[in-house]
Amino acid sequence: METPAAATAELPRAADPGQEEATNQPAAGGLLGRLFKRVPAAQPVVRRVLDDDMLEQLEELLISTDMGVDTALRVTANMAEGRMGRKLSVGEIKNLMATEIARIMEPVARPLPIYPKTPQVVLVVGVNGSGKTTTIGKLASQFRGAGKKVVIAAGDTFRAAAVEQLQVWGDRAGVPVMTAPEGSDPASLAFDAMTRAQEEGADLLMIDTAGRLQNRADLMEELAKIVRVIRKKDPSAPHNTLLVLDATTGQNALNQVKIFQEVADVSGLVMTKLDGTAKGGVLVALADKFGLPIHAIGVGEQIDDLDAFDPEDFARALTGADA
Ligand SMILES: Nc1nc2c(ncn2[C@@H]2O[C@H](COP(=O)(O)OP(=O)(O)OP(=O)(O)O)[C@@H](O)[C@H]2O)c(=O)[nH]1
Repeated sequence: METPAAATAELPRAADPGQEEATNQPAAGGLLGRLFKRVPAAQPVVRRVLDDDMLEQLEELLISTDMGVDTALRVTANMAEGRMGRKLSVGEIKNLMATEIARIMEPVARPLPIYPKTPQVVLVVGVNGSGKTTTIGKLASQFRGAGKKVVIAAGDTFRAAAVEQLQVWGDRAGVPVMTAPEGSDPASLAFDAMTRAQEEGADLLMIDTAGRLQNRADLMEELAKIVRVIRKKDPSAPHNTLLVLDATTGQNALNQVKIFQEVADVSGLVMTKLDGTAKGGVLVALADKFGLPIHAIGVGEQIDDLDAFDPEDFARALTGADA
């Protein structure tokens, strides 16, 4: 797995070079520079004492992946537990770090739950540009591939371009997209889509929504109205409220979770654009702070670029640890 891109940042030299054992390696980058660079196999293994100075540098490295201070501290504290003063090789440090990160991620790695009740209604929320449309298309394609009958409702009726985009993705996925004229009431479209999904015996109804955060009261009212009307058809709907987040927004993703938890009953997350960012650490912070399930990760712009979230793969990719 190539995502997220390993944190390859050059870091300052260790404060006390005397701590490093004699080596004929070039000194460039200091221990932490080497920590995230591949050491050629022929070179002797370098070990360094795990001390406060090293922990501080590891914290900085984790913070540079957008993990946030609290979570970075938790990871390094767990790494240090019972190991202070030990001499560790670069490989051991990376593996240790990956293990501690995976431990935080393990409980949240859960695919979108599928319920026996159909149509299962999946409300998809998130700010504009986070990747909602793309994610709906990718999910629809996966569900269709698994033999499920899917209907999509283009609930962002405020922007004609958003509706067109969703239609393109619906075509790609081979799934019908219900639309309404620009500016019309998204709740009424959701009601019609629910009626159609029920009549046609669809397994899943995915409802796209607008992502205007500038006016939180409007957004809240709009989402609440969609929920009210679909509940007239099925009191247990929506069965999932999926928040789509863009990994490249870094720590801002934490604020988005807070805001969307206020305006909707968020049940799980999809993190997009994890390809090509070394900032995937925000996912660890999200897991640590909110504990919401991470159902899938977006790793590209193509229809197949949606992966199940694998904590160990993710942790290894983030830290550059060996498989
Ligand atoms: N590299 C990469 N790009 C992605 C991914 N997911 C979405 N994108 C891109 O991000 C951009 C925005 O995605 P959309 O799906 O249109 O986002 P949206 O949230 O529906 O945005 P609006 O239509 O503005 O509401 C597009 O250019 C997508 O191709 C991903 O996982 N990786």
